[in-house]
Amino acid sequence: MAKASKETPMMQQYWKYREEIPEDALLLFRLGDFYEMFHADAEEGARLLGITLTKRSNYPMAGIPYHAKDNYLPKLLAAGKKVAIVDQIETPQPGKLVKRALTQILTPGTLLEENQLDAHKNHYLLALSSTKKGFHAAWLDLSTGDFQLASDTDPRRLLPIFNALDPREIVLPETISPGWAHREDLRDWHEQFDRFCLEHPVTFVPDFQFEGEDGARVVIETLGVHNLNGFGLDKDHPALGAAGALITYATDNLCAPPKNLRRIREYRSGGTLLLDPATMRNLEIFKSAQGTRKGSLLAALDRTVTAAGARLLEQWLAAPILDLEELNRRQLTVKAFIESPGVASQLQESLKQVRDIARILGRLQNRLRNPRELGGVRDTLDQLPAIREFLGKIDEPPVTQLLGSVGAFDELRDFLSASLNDELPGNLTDGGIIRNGFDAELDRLRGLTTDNKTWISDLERDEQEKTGIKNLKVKYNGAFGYFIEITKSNLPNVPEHYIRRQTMVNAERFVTEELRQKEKEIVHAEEKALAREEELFKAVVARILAESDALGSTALALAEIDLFVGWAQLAREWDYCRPTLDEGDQLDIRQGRHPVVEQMLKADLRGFSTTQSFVPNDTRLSASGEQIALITGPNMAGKSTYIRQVSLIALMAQVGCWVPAASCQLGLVDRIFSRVGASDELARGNSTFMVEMNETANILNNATPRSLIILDEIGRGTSTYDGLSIAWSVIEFLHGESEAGPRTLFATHYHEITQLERTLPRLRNYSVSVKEWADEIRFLHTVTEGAADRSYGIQVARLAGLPPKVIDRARTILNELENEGNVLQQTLREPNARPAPKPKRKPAADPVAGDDGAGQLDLF
Ligand SMILES: Nc1ncnc2c1ncn2[C@@H]1O[C@H](COP(=O)(O)OP(=O)(O)OP(=O)(O)O)[C@@H](O)[C@H]1O
Repeated sequence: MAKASKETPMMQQYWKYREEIPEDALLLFRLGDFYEMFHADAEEGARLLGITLTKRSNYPMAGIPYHAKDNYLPKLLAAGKKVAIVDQIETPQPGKLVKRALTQILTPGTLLEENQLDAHKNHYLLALSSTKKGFHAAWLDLSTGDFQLASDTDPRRLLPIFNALDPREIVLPETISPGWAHREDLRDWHEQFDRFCLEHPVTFVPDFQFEGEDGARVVIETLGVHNLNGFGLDKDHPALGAAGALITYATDNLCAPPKNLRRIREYRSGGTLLLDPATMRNLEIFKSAQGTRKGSLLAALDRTVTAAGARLLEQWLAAPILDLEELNRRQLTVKAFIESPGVASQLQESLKQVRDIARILGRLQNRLRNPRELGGVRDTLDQLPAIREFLGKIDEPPVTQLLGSVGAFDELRDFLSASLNDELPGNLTDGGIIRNGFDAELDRLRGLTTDNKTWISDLERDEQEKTGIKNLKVKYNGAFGYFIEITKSNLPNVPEHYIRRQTMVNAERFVTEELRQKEKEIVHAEEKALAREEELFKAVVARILAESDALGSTALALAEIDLFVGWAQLAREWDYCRPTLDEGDQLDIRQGRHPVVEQMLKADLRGFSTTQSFVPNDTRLSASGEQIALITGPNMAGKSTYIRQVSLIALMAQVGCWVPAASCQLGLVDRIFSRVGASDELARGNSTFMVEMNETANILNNATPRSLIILDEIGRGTSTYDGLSIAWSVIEFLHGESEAGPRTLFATHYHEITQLERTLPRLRNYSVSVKEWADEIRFLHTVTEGAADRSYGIQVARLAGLPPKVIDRARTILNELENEGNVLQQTLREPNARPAPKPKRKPAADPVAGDDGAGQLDLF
């Protein structure tokens, strides 16, 4: 940005700040009642906000009224801009340059104000670095103070958690040059990591900010501790550099160190059920395939009534666990609330009145002080006696434990009720925060103001009597203060000591010495009252912050109660069961249902767009027994729904939720892998088949005997024989030669593969039934043992509305192909057979859909 040759002192001040802040941030510079932008910032800001671009001494300028800042800022932030705010920090005086200071730089990951945050979502800032030792990360939600770090020699184990965190901003060192960059086995990972960075705002900071030793020091200082042992961390933990970089970045942007960080936790990938990004998308955990919350697992499981409860659900779904004790605690708490529905609904009613304490504390600690937030704390504390009483009615250990975490705060509650007014202003300077009767000095100052105001209204009556002017009025306006207004016709009766101030069309305005004096007293008393109120406000804030740790744990306990009560409600409403979890290798689900499809079907039933409710199905798998379930069946039968339902049930079980089934026994799963559909990948420049193979490679390379794999129509993206051969060998590989392998559900239209049951002892065939009569089919959605014999592709194509001519012709071709016999089938009947070489003429099972039959579903 070019500076004008001769700058005014104010503009010199402006340039000082402009040079200080990052180049990619817009600078909003407070000038009287406006925040102004100058030069290139003005041009860009005016364009983004749709406001007028003006000129000042020949350079561009654009401004927004200071009180409307909250309306404009979200637009700039939504456009991906960082915004630096320079405020006036003293009352302006004529002829003197007002003092200003940089008060905050708003970046996507460091926002705190309520209107800048999504109440139901976590708001993480993530820092990453790498060394020869591996990959190191730290993440922080400044709004709640949640602070974690992680380090792993294998970066593949960390990427799933980064994806699940869905950070608002990533901080990277300027030179990110991992020693392992050349490793061929991490090629996939690099691609995924690049994509992850492309999808999130990234800020680069100097490398030295990631220095490990400095990092440890900064973290220790910020947390206000002597060392990190209390958090189970060594001072040379390799991720402390990233943690320090995060704090430095947050400090630079908040223009003060973050004050709400109390602890740091280590995230260990070994304790978490890992979901790779593809699986997270495929299973529609946080978003449906359409990109909406509706239709996702998150939406189906969310019965929370508080924002903190909703955020906790998101956190838990992002990191399902392997800790049986903790899972048991969660399940038993849900059980206790299921068994006491009356108490659960009373609790829910109270929770509806609870405010977002974690975020309120975050703002108060970081100097953002809105009087209404104190009311939020008070209203929450008001609910605690009832909440504690309700919890006390359930005599179950996990609920008693939760009760122990919900503080009583009797003193603080009484203090807030006594000190705060019922209705609170949004601004400190508006006054009216502290209740009358709380502070004698404030009452005295307020009394002065009121007495003086009464004096003024008495004055009107007295002056009317003295002067004999009946319509004499004492009025007030912002420009002149108090004055006496006399209409033109009464001017001859104006006493001599009246001092003329202003002439109007029909009246004149006067003051008197006495009135001036009173006005001064009023203004003075008001100012003093405000100052006193500010002092008291600070004391109230300090009183709240003195209990911030206990308030924080109470807030967390309330979020858990909200989540558990919601899950209990869900389980009762949809008849979920408590899964039995152990360290074994089984998965045994009776009458399992798909949690999302089941709810959707019910909603449709109410709207009469379908006549069918969800058909439950059993699943039995074990790593060392029935390891692979091969599912065949007609198009539209419900294969995809079935295999997804199994993985969703496993996932739900490992966040501690009850599951949609009559019974469920699950040996803990370390990773869920899925390979289904790939339409969203096309826009990213990869072919459908390439993506399919990438994802399959990832599964085969990383699955362990404790993993759960669902594979849907592997091989469908290429020609029949190539696809069939790949599907065939993938199954053989997953089965392997050893005693056990990952529990796998494999849905396919390649009926030839069902022959593998003869050669692979741990493979079972299943099919999804249909009823067929007079060339019509009805989908039963029931999974039964045994292979299906055909795909009914042509019937489904007819249902989809393909012209009768095409259907008839397809049927003829199919008959011809079937009569010709199938060389391949013959080959496969031989034990240990492999797919035959590609015949000259290609027999397609479902000619209507082209090679693979699966294309038919796309017609719907
Ligand atoms: N158990 C069930 N109960 C009721 N409806 C179901 C059930 N399973 C699936 N459906 C419904 O049937 C439709 C097809 O299901 P799905 O996509 O799982 O079939 P598919 O066998 O995978 O089909 P294709 O082979 O053509 O891909 C879906 O609209 C789903 O709502």
